[in-house]
Order: sequence, then C-alpha cells, then structure tokens
Amino acid sequence: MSRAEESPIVNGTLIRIRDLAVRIGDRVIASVPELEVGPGECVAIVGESGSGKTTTLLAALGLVGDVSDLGVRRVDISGEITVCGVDVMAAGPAELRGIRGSRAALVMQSPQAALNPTMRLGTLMRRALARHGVKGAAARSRAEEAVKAVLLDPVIMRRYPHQVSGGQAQRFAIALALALGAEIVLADEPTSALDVTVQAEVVAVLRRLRDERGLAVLLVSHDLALVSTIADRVLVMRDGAVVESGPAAELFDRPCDAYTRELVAAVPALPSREEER
Ligand SMILES: Nc1ncnc2c1ncn2[C@@H]1O[C@H](COP(=O)(O)OP(=O)(O)OP(=O)(O)O)[C@@H](O)[C@H]1O
Repeated sequence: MSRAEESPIVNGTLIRIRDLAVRIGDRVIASVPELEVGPGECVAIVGESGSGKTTTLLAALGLVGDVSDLGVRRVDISGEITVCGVDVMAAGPAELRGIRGSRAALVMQSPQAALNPTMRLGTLMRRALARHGVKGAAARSRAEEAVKAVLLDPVIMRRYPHQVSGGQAQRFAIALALALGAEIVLADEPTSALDVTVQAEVVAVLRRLRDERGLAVLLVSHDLALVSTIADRVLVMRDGAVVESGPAAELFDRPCDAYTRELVAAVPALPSREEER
C-alpha cells in the first residue's frame, strides 16, 4: 500500500521518479512508482538487504545500466527519471557528467575507500574543483567555506585520507559535494561504517545543511532510528517493491503495511525528532 498520493508536489523538484522498473531477466530488482525530493527535503529509502534501495539510488544518477558493460547480466530499466531538470533516461554521457558530482553528489558507505590515498585532502578538493573550472583563490575560498560548513577544521586539508577518522572522511566527502555546488546529496548507508556517536555527528551535519542551505538528501539506510531523526518522507522497500511510503512521522507512528510495522517494532525506542534536535 502506498501513501504516495499524499506527498507534496514541490516546486523545483530535484529528483522526480515515476514508474521506475529495473529488471534483470524476468526479475524486477527495483520498482518505484513515485519518488520526489525537493530542495531542503530529506527522503529516506529503508528496507532489508537486497530490497532494491541502492539500485533505486544508482538508477537516479543513470548508473544502473553501466554494469552490463562488465559482462554482468543485462539490466533493463524503464520509467521516468528527472534529476536537477535533466531527463536521466534520455541524457547522453556528457549531460550526465554535468549533474553527477556537481549538482547531485553521491556519498557512499566508505568515503576513505573512494578517496585517492596518495593525495592530501586539499589536493583532492583542488583537483575536483579544477575539473569543474574553479581554480586559484576562488577554489581556495570555496574549499575552506565547504570544510567549515561540515564543521571540520580547515587544517584537515593537509592530511591524507588514512590520517583522518571515518566520520571526518565522510564529512569531507559531503564538503566536496558542497564545494562543487551540489543541490542534492544521494547518500548510500553513509553512516553504517561508523560508530554510533560519529553516525550522529554526520547526520547532524546533513540536517544542518538541509535546514540552513536547503540541501536536499536522498538517503538509503537500513537504520530506522537514524532515519527517524532526519527524514521528512520515507519509502519502505521489500523484494524490489515499495510497500509503503509517506511522511516520516506518520509512517513511524501509524505504519500501514505489515512489513513496515515489523521494521518499526524492531527498533526498541525510536528517538523523538524533537529530542534529537
Ligand atoms: N548488477 C546486478 N546483477 C545481478 N543482481 C543484481 C545487480 N544489482 C543488484 N542486483 C540484485 O538486486 C537486488 C537489489 O539490490 P540492491 O543492492 O539494490 O539492494 P539493497 O536494498 O540496496 O541491499 P543492501 O542493503 O544489502 O545494500 C539484490 O538481490 C541484488 O543482489
């Protein structure tokens, strides 16, 4: 059952998905009738392992079909996907590169693995900005501003990835997205490799950026307690399908679907959103 029809229609929607279906052979690995993320909104996709969360996130950035080049079984994708005004299903590689990383940034579970270990964070940041045409003093001030926005000391720019903690690396990945001008962050289990206190720090940074700068977040997580502290709306997936979706508070207070009820019941005490703030 879906409460999708209750979702607000947001002007300037950053991600709009309609009737997405990702198939491998006869098997539908992700089917999403409707998903919208507007400026300053956090939408979370939750569900058990293998339910299609990551596939949905990657599909939004046009990254799902890519695996067929690697000799993996052919992945078919259908539906409508618009990200930052770009029709992802029709866009060519150059147009997709224009939104990925800059306007819509992917933040993965383990940023340290994604950061070049031979470069200081400052060099990584400068190179990324240079690729987007930002150089010199403009690059330095953008980098410093972004690093401060995620509550990191700019001195971190002199360190190598192995010299920072997991939480700092994750916040640096978010800073990189901000410096490049991201309007939306697509975060796949961004805190699952971190310990609980550090998880809270990373989520607090995302929440602050959402509240203060209108940064939108599409968050994939299996951690309902965490999701309840940041998400405005939630989609619950199981076996590749959306079983329930709706405003977070409503979905946690009065889950309609039996599977959502099970998920909610499995979290001993969902922290109240006000308490967290
Ligand atoms: N390229 C692929 N080839 C074959 N199967 C795939 C491929 N991509 C995803 N799948 C399968 O599709 C299903 C959905 O995967 P997906 O990674 O989206 O799930 P998930 O909900 O993100 O899981 P997790 O929480 O474990 O990351 C899984 O059964 C996965 O094994």
